[in-house]
Amino acid sequence: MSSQDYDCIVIGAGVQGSFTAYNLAKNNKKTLLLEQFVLPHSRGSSHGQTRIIRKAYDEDYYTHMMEECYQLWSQLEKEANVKLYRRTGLLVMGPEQGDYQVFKSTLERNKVPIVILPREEFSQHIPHVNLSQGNAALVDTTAGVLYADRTLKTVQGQFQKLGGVIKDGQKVIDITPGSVVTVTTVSGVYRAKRLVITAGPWANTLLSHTGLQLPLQVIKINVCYWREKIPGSYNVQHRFPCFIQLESEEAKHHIYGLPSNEYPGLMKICYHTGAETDPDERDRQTDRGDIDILQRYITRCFPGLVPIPAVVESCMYTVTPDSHFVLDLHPTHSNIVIGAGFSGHGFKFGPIVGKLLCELSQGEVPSYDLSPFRIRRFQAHSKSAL
Ligand SMILES: Cc1cc2nc3c(=O)[nH]c(=O)nc-3n(C[C@H](O)[C@H](O)[C@H](O)COP(=O)(O)OP(=O)(O)OC[C@H]3O[C@@H](n4cnc5c(N)ncnc54)[C@H](O)[C@@H]3O)c2cc1C
Ligand SMILES: O=C(O)[C@@H]1CCCC=N1
Repeated sequence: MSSQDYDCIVIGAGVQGSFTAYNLAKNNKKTLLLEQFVLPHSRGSSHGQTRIIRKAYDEDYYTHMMEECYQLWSQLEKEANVKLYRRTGLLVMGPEQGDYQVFKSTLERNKVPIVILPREEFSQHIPHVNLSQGNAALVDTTAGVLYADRTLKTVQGQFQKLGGVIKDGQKVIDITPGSVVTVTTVSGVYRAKRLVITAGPWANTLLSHTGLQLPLQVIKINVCYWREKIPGSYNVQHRFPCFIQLESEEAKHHIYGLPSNEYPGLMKICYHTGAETDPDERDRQTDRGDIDILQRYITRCFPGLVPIPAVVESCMYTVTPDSHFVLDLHPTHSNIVIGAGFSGHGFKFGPIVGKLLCELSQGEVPSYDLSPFRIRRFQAHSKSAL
């Protein structure tokens, strides 16, 4: 095996590619992780200080996966001696008769510890928040904040300690499928028995070299931070939780937020959708329709915040038609594995996605039923040029 030959190449060093490479190296596979930008970078979907981790979902299979995933997060924290998770709880609010009931039932069915907040007790538990008319509320007590940038640094570092190779600043410009896959970057040619593509918003650009296109939509998210009128009101140290406001008449998509933490006095609150973008032209997309919706919501429900964003950063979602992930083998090249379409909720699953993509690439039976994540569910949408 020459120095350019690997057991496996992973394209894309976001959260999913980094955890996949780490799992492969743990399994003694000679692994190369390729990244187009110089690391760390803020051009994809995994950058920024924080993400929400939660078991509160409307589908049992996500809640099940999170059971093990919490353990994997904790193992990584111990292994690397670093803090990646802070428990804050997650306040779930939503119209009483809508999705809220589905979240509640999933949590109850799976015996996740929750606290139901009757309307008359709400403000005593959650000061500075107005519960919308007709909404109910509960807290998923297992939920919290993940330190995102720190996670990437940690998992990439652990991968390298295991002998894994990262080559950043190496955009992949061609893939030649075959029993040995050839991957060409702007500055090198590498070969491997197996390939994993975890290219986030660029998934379809990479997949076009393999004759496959998935129904993925890339969306720019305005990551908004809002100033506390009284410093500390929504602070993580004062035990303010993360929250999700489920979709309602007023806002057709979820609104979610994290307590003030990374930028003192500023709380992160975002809308769970945005405008379509070309990932290479993200900053040309200037739509702010989501910010108007957030301003109205914050004025009504978070009276302790100034309803004008103090900081707006950018991030991208890569969304599938059903918002479920793609975790599958390539339909025509079984030594190519695809992890894509994390639809704005994939970070918390990084450790389990890494494990599953590693299993798929090694031809092992995956630890979970992957039918919700298979490419064939898009039969009507996916185009194969083969
Ligand atoms: C604002 C925002 C808030 C979010 N909040 C949450 C949350 O609270 N909880 C949660 O669980 N999830 C959340 N998510 C979703 C989560 O962050 C994403 O699902 C996850 O980061 C996707 O990771 P990825 O590895 O698939 O993509 P990316 O992080 O984009 O990684 C893909 C990588 O591939 C590289 N690449 C692409 N093309 C090439 C090429 N040709 N050659 C080499 N490298 C290439 C890219 O440069 C990039 O680094 C949020 C996302 C956003 C944007
Ligand atoms: O995945 C998450 O927890 C966040 C909040 C809800 C919407 C998407 N991302």
